[in-house]
Amino acid sequence: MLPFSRVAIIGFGLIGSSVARAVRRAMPRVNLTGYDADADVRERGDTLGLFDDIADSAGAAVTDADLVILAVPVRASEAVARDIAADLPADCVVSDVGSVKAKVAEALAAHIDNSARIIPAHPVAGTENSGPDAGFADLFAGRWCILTPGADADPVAVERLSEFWRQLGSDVEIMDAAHHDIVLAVTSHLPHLIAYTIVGTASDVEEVTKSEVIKYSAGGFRDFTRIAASDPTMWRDVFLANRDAVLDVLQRFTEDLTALQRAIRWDDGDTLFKHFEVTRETRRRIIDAGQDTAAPDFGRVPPKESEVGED
Ligand SMILES: NC(=O)C1=CN([C@@H]2O[C@H](COP(=O)(O)OP(=O)(O)OC[C@H]3O[C@@H](n4cnc5c(N)ncnc54)[C@H](O)[C@@H]3O)[C@@H](O)[C@H]2O)C=CC1
Ligand SMILES: O=C(O)C(=O)Cc1ccc(O)cc1
Repeated sequence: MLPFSRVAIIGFGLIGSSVARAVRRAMPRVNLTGYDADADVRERGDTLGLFDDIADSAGAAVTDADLVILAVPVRASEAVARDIAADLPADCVVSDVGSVKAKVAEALAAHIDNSARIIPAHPVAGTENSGPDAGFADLFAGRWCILTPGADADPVAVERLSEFWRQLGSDVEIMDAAHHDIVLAVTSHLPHLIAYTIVGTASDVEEVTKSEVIKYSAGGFRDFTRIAASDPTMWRDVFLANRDAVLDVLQRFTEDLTALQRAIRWDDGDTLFKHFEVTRETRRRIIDAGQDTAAPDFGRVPPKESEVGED
């Protein structure tokens, strides 16, 4: 049984195009319409055959949809909600894929009537790449998709959207939006901020010392450069939309970092050793729980067997 039969995707870069590809594969009878604000992306979507129709406005894309998914940078959600509000069919479910949930839910509710049909979602799966060519149908397989329905959300709509994501291969979890934003601030937003910082620091050191810091970078640093190559618009929006939670965890992180700095300064090997023992145990627990991925990426599909060993 198909949870939805007419799906409109607004914004089809990495995530929107991956949803389109995954729907095509898992639910081939679903009618797919796409719209993207960028004319080059619309043309590329046409060439790639991602949709049955590509509309020339967001409003036109949603007129007969029973599910609309916003897949735009989080701070663009409000403009899209405004653009589609007048054209939404009465019983159409409205969702998104944004990495931040409370602010997006607010933006949607500001423009869309009947908030019972607004069900924000976050597939915790992605890569550092963006654009319609970067998407792939397997992206959501075996990954979490977190739904954050508000208190007045229609339970039937929640179940239909849960089933939609399950059919794309995801494990669905329901969570309060504020809780989501704190959890993701720790597990995804802070790691990205650290990566952006450390890669910037290394580039500066390289310039100042005129030495080849980047050339001799080892495995751990290379992982940071992958994450720091992530889309600037998307991540600017994430940090500004999740400001409070990010600042909160950043404060705690800074205190913990200072404690380690102090241990190094005072030759306190015990403190360092104990800390590293605890973090190693955390890694072991993740592996035992079957949540290991090859890189610290919170969402990448594990490499195919044929790719293992390649660099
Ligand atoms: N990149 C990742 O790994 C993940 C991203 N997300 C979330 O998914 C959303 C989309 O991210 P990506 O697909 O990675 O970005 P992307 O940059 O690949 O695609 C975004 C697309 O939205 C379009 N767009 C921007 N403003 C628009 C508007 N007003 N109307 C219509 N189209 C508009 C852009 O032209 C672009 O094609 C973001 O909210 C992000 O937080 C969620 C999970 C993972
Ligand atoms: O590429 C990586 O390492 C990621 O962490 C991908 C990612 C980025 C943003 C999300 O909201 C979810 C997953």
